[in-house]
Amino acid sequence: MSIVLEARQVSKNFGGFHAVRNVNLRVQEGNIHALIGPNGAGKTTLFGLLTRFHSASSGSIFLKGEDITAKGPAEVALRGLCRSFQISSIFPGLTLRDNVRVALQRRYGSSHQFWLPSRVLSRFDDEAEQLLDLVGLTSLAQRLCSEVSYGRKRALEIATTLAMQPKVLLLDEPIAGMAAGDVPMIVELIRSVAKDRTVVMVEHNLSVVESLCDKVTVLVRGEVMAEGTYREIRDNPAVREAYIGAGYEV
Ligand SMILES: Nc1ncnc2c1ncn2[C@@H]1O[C@H](COP(=O)(O)OP(=O)(O)OP(=O)(O)O)[C@@H](O)[C@H]1O
Repeated sequence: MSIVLEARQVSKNFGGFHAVRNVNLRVQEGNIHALIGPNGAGKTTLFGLLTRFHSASSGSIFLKGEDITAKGPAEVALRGLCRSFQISSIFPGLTLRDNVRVALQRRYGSSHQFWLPSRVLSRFDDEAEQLLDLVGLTSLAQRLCSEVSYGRKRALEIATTLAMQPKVLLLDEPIAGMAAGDVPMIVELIRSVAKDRTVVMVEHNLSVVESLCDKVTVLVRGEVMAEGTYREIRDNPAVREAYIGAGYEV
């Protein structure tokens, strides 16, 4: 299997503090790959580096073998590497369908024109329906985003990210803050969207990681401590110690 996303010796310093230090990461095409680690381990920073929201202090990042270290986030998104935009980028006063239609515009470079008349937006209707169907939100398409549950908003967030047609989808804590009853829905959704693409996810919920992920990279204090299947990293004494030392139950 080929490597679709790779970090080589990547570091990020914030005013002399090493948030990420000499990280090597190889994500195989088609995998669901988790980044885990205690709070402050550098997971979100590494995510920002991979998607070019942060510039690396040193090291290189490759997407499908191409060096993207000097590229911006919009450029890498057009090349197929997209991170979920988080709920803050969802418009609460719009319907779920309109949120997806606005997201679809981004792909056509008109994201700043969200006041486009509905006759123009309607050209995205079919694709919006398909995306809503994919994330199980068809029956709620006409509801305002502000009226639906947090779990549905996270599903909508995934639909708006899929609108960019990513080959590699990065999800930052997709389960965080979710009611327990909504978790299986999002787990199944991630499994389903991962059938046609590679997924990299930061996730604290280890049972979700166990059920979804082919490979797990453990970051501790900005460095890779271990990598392998969930079972391998779970049985790794150094990983257990790092988690227990940080106050987690393992
Ligand atoms: N912009 C910044 N300026 C200074 N320090 C930062 C900045 N962003 C992150 N850090 C620090 O870098 C370290 C890693 O942070 P990061 O958010 O990447 O960790 P994390 O593993 O995602 O943590 P969590 O699980 O709590 O979200 C932390 O000590 C954090 O305080």
